[in-house]
Amino acid sequence: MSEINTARFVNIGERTNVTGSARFKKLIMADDYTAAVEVARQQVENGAQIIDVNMDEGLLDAKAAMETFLKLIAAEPDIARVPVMIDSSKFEVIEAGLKCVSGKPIVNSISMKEGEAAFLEQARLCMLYGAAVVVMAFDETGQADTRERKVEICSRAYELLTGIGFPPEDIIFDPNIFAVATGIEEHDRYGLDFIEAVAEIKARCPHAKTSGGLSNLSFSFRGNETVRRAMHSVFLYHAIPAGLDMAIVNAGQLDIYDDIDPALRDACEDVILCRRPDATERLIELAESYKGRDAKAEKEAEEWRSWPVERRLEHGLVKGIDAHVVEDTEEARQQFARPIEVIEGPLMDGMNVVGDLFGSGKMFLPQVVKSARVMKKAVAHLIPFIEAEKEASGLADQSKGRIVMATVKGDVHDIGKNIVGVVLQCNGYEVIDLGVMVPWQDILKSAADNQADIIGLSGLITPSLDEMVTVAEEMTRAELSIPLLIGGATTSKVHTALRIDPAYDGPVIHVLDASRAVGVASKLLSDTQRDGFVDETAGEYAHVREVREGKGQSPLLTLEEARANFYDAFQSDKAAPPLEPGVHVFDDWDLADLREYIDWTPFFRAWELHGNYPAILEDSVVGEAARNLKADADAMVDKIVAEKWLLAKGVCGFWPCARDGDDVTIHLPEQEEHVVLPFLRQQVKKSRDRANMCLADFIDPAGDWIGGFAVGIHGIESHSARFKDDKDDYSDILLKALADRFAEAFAERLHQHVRTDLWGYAPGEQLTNEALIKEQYRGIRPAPGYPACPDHSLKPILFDLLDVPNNAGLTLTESFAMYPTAAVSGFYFGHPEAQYFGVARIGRDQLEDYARRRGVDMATAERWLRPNLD
Ligand SMILES: C[S@@+](CC[C@H](N)C(=O)[O-])C[C@H]1O[C@@H](n2cnc3c(N)ncnc32)[C@H](O)[C@@H]1O
Repeated sequence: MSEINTARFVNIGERTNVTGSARFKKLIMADDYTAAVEVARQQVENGAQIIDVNMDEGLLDAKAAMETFLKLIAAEPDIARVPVMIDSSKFEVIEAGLKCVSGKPIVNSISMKEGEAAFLEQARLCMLYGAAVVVMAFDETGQADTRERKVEICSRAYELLTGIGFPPEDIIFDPNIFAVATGIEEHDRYGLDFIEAVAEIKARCPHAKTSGGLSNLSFSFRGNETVRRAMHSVFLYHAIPAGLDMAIVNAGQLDIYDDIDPALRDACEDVILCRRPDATERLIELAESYKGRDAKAEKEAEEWRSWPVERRLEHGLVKGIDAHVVEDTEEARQQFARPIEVIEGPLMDGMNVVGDLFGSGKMFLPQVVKSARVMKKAVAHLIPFIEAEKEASGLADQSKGRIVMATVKGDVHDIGKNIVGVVLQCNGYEVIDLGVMVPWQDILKSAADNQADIIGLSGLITPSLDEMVTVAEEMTRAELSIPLLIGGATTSKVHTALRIDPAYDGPVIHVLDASRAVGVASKLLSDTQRDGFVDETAGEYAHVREVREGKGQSPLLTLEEARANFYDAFQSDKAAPPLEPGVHVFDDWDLADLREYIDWTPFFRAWELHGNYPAILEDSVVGEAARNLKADADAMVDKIVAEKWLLAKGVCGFWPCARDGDDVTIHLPEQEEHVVLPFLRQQVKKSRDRANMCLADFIDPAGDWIGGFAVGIHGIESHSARFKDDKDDYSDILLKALADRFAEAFAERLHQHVRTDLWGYAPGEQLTNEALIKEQYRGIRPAPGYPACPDHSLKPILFDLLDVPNNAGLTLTESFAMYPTAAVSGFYFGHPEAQYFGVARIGRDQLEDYARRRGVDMATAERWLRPNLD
């Protein structure tokens, strides 16, 4: 969006709503909750910051469906990281939903439709659950359609709610977005009335928020996506500055305001702002010419090389072009009195433009990282001149603050941390990156030695969460008070609030992604904003803890009851014994073959570009950034393959086994001893006839087969060092992200080879890469540390069975992270009914049983299973 800061605007995903999505409705009606959960996941992946869940369908037991679905998504960490909006017109459904949500719930909606008493009763109940509420502008006489009615109803509701102590910041008003350009004159002011009402409601009701369902607006133009997108974007362009905080939208369905064809933009503006009586007719007429047309992209001319040097530097920075940066920097140096002035002047100006564009959602991470590369090269060129002037200290003084960052002990993942580091650097912070597997002692020492202003911790695997608590405790013991930032895939606001924040006396802030890092750092280091921000965050975390404490968790069965409700797989269907049992080693799998199996969607996600591949390339907002990134990736993959930068080594094996309770017992032909794979069982009470699953259920007690695999990508180090030497973080991060892609592609390719040849239970399988990515094959390959087998400590057993260190060159850290980092391992189950699920919360009885089965003390078992105990 142009010129407005959309950074605080929240988009609410709309696809998990049976009234709005035919597909979701079909899945829920068919009881296909696995696929329905995927819809939620996709929304979050596509950038939804809240998901709206609605089960209001006449033929459905909405209450049961709501409960089932919410519990399932609560067990999926990548979905549960965003709040849920429980959407129903029946309050009993909302109440049932409130009991199942783990984070802060949002109720959608309550209103004064049935009068004040009923309204307040519902509000009190929401308050009890710590829920925020959407209040519809609806009273005893009906829905508000004019500005006056919207304002009047919302103001009255505000008075009533605050009168009973409802926190005003938890009130979200929805003053009704109605369809415009319908041809009915009374509808002409609907858009403008909404926008004006929002501004007035915000002025009259301090701290309250506003929201709306956007898709209604363009209802008259169903089937004409270009016009609908333009209308939505234009509407938000005016409504956000008026005070609209959030909207239920399809985030992929928005255009950048500046990029909309001006004629169409004006026509939409005429309609939405009700600027002329014939606005509707004109838009309808113009709309005809957009039917079936795509948004076009235009190329920039190379004429910029003739611009003055300051503008050239800025252009190079903003566009991330490093080809001319050294010559331009040198030219600028000769023009300025002192080399430092080039940094303080044109280079910082250029980076400020980059920062502004990123902050307002017009630029995306890959572009920012490329800009940072240009900046680093320019600075590197100037440093010798600055040092010659003995002004090196002058440069350090430029920093806005010093941040020590590290991936914690036991963890080796660093793509996210590196991206955050680059973004902070290019916004003027000095980053001291201690790398991966850093013990707390080193982190504290570096913070002290460097007088750091902030410490930032990163981690990807669940054991790192405990390690972060340790760092926090040690910071308290060392009597530090500087802020502690927490980030990385498995971290969450809830975990930070419940476990890390209480362990440290100074401020602790969970940073959701790299795009938030600069905002957080700048507030923490600002004299005027720091205290307010720290108090606000501490209050939020205290609230999360209170809600957690006050809320009954979903009931658990005893382990015995759960076992009695096991998944009874039809064992006659089990896979035949493998054609080639035993262990198979692959020393050097062809990279050209693997590239065909790459799943690109997670690659874009690593760069915080949300959307599915290949559609993301055509996305109106991130499409250009995605296309450029993909072109860079393809060029690097070409080199990786042609020049053999990487080595793909893997191993797999199949062993006879049997289910024994929740264990799978492997019989190694050449050994007396059995190897036991201990699995965990779901204990959360299930609705209807659903089983309490355990991976062992897919194995026949009377005798069966199980497999395992580990694959890894070797050889990035020398290239990574080369990029680092060249101040090229962009290529370094690109290479690491591609190595991860090759590892996943190898896992996919090997699994296919297993199904069709080595185990051979699906010899005729013919699937496209898209179908493979959607896992439309028989059998599964659950990975230790993932929801069906969440205990990472199964990896040493798997690694022994396959002799992974010798056969695939992978090792494990003390937290069971695999090294090299680009690696995947897991088990193979061949049963046609085998499926993924989440173990979720388990009871003390299973913990004790598991400790006994593993032969470890309770403290160790607790440490391993911590994420499933809270
Ligand atoms: C993380 S994705 C990786 C594949 C994806 N196409 C890619 O390239 O990144 C899917 C894999 O995660 C693992 N996985 C997903 N859900 C799981 C669950 N509930 N339990 C165990 N493993 C799971 C399986 O190994 C599965 O093949």
